[in-house]
Amino acid sequence: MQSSPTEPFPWFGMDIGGTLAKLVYFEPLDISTEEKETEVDTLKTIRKYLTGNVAYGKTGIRDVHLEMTNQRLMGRTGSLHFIRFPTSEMMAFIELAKAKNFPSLASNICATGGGAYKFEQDFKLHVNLDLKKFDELDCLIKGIHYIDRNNISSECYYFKNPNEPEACEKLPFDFRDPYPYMVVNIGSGVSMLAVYSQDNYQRISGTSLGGGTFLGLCTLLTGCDTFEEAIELASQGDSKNVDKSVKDIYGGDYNKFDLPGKVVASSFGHMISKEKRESVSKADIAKATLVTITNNIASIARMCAVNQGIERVVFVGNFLRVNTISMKHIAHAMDYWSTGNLKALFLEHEGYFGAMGCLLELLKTGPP
Ligand SMILES: Nc1ncnc2c1ncn2[C@@H]1O[C@H](COP(=O)(O)OP(=O)(O)O)[C@@H](O)[C@H]1O
Ligand SMILES: CC(C)(COP(=O)(O)O)[C@@H](O)C(=O)NCCC(=O)O
Repeated sequence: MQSSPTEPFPWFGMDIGGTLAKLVYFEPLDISTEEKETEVDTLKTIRKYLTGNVAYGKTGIRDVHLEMTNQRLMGRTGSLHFIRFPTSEMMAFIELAKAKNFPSLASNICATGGGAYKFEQDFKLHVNLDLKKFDELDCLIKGIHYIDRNNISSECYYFKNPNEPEACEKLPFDFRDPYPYMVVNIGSGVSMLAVYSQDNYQRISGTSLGGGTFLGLCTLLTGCDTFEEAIELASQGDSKNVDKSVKDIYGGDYNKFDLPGKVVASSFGHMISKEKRESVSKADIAKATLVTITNNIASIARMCAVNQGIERVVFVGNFLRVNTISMKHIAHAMDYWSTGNLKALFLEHEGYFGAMGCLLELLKTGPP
């Protein structure tokens, strides 16, 4: 027998970020006959719409590969679905909520991220919904702990030999006893947190050179249109044609300070030459932009970890979506520059932890 939910369905957590809005939806799968008979049409329609589709309008996507089945929340069993769409489509989402008659089911909706503040008035004005706002970094930490403990396949992983294409392996990492650890959330911008226990963390640093910077610069410099296109282009490029290496300056290694010739001495440094500018390809520029942003984040993360005396650094955020290039660069940079003392870790649900934590706030429940 299931216990009756204290929170009426539907259960959503929403994270409205600077670039992408993320939605975690709990689909109950233990609906009793009695519940079925009394379930209102609107609730059924919303459930069918969300779980029966993998794409919504032109830009909404359900990341089916991330779905978590057999989840037990507040005494109910069901599946967690992970959906995203560009934040620039927020008004269309509000109109959709209106069209699906969402306000007849609930007078409020839980939201986190900057957009929870920015769009509060729009939700009220257009669809008469109050936003219950939760802090994005509180939600991020809660979401990480929940998903890591409840994903039956391994959530946390690392790269062994990240710099050796033939020998590189993605391997699971046992994150059951994680503290202390650092989180580097690479979204539009970057936030860095030191996490000491389930309820104790600090935001220790951040940088405005993040995922938004990569996409912004890459579209400007190469004319590509989407994140997927930018990553694809980067995968075909060679950043050595754009960046100036130690070897380009020294003719070899800079031995006194252990700087090998192949290390980047100056990102985009070759672009001061007209001749080099004329011979470089768009793919080279895309790759150099990706590597520049990635190495800068890894470098700041490493300094923060050393300052905090923390060895494990978890990198999350949608910048890492379909972006193994950056993950391997980060893994190598963290390992190399710390002479093996720091470990870069990654999580399968990349950009969804804030939305997951927000759903937990709605249910006023935490990780087990
Ligand atoms: N489909 C996509 N559209 C736009 N940006 C994407 C997409 N997939 C990955 N990204 C990358 O993810 C970043 C946004 O990450 P996210 O964690 O969602 O941050 P935010 O909460 O600021 O929106 C973008 O700046 C971009 O680098
Ligand atoms: C302001 C933000 C927390 C917003 O989060 P986001 O939507 O980028 O995920 C983030 O962009 C950030 O931490 N920017 C860096 C600010 C700084 O410390 O320089």
